[in-house]
Amino acid sequence: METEGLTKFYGRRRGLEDLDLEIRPGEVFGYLGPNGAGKTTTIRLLLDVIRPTRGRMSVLGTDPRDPRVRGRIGYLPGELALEGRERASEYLAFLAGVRGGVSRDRITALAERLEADLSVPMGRLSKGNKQKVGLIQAFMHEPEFLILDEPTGGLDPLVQQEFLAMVREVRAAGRTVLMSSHVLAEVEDVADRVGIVRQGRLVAVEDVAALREKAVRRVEFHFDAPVPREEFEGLPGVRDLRVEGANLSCTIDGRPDALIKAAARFTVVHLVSAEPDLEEIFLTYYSEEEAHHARAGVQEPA
Ligand SMILES: Nc1ncnc2c1ncn2[C@@H]1O[C@H](COP(=O)(O)OP(=O)(O)OP(=O)(O)O)[C@@H](O)[C@H]1O
Repeated sequence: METEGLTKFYGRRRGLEDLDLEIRPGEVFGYLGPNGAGKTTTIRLLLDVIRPTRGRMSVLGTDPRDPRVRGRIGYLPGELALEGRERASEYLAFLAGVRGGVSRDRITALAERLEADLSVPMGRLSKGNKQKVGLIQAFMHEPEFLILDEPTGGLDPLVQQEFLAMVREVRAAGRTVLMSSHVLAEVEDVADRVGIVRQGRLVAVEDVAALREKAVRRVEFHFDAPVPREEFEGLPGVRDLRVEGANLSCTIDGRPDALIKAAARFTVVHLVSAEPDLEEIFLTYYSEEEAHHARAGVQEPA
């Protein structure tokens, strides 16, 4: 999927402006932003539900207006309108018939994985069960490109884990996923890259692995006997070193490799390492970028 200068104005209101984004085949891309940032606008443009004010895009190598492309996409809308007395199982069987090539077993298997109750009339489904029905219909025809608008809202933690496993399987099969969310924490375990959109503009795109490497984390080692401080001084990435008897604490900037190798010369009894808060790093990075642009803006001739 690729967009160039993709822009959507609703009258004078900006929905999305000048989006240049490429999502590579086989990657999981996390699309992040607060309410009203332009995530859903982007998704609707990609699905040809709305048309751009200007700009270009290609989805699965073709124009999204090509009616054949829709069948190759799986879509979970942010707000699901599942109403009426029809049972969820009947609705899914109907969609399976329309799309073709989806077996009843496939639907049953997905429902079991997500612990979805399909026997309930749609209008009486709980929020979580609606979300599950939405996920089943998005995944069931094994689409080449999955577009999931806020997929994890309303799912309990165990079901969320199962959903993430499904996303990983999609990637392992070489298919592509775009998933939106308000927060990085919801997508960081599964996304290869994340992009953040604010007020209709894409402000940063980052590799999650690179973000993790940039992360500063606090670690503590407890040894079985006092250790010499000199052995740990000046190690790459190690800062704020404190050695008190058999206890050592420090922060690590980037890879912990050198510290681990130094510590391995002694007997480690206990190790504590706090997960870095990627959200914090990402936002820090983003606000620096923004500050940079603001400064650049000041220098620009009128
Ligand atoms: N149909 C519409 N008519 C007018 N303005 C709209 C319409 N749809 C979206 N907007 C505006 O476009 C902007 C982007 O909205 P969009 O729904 O894409 O954001 P979002 O990132 O998906 O937010 P959320 O997380 O709340 O779903 C907002 O300012 C919104 O008010």
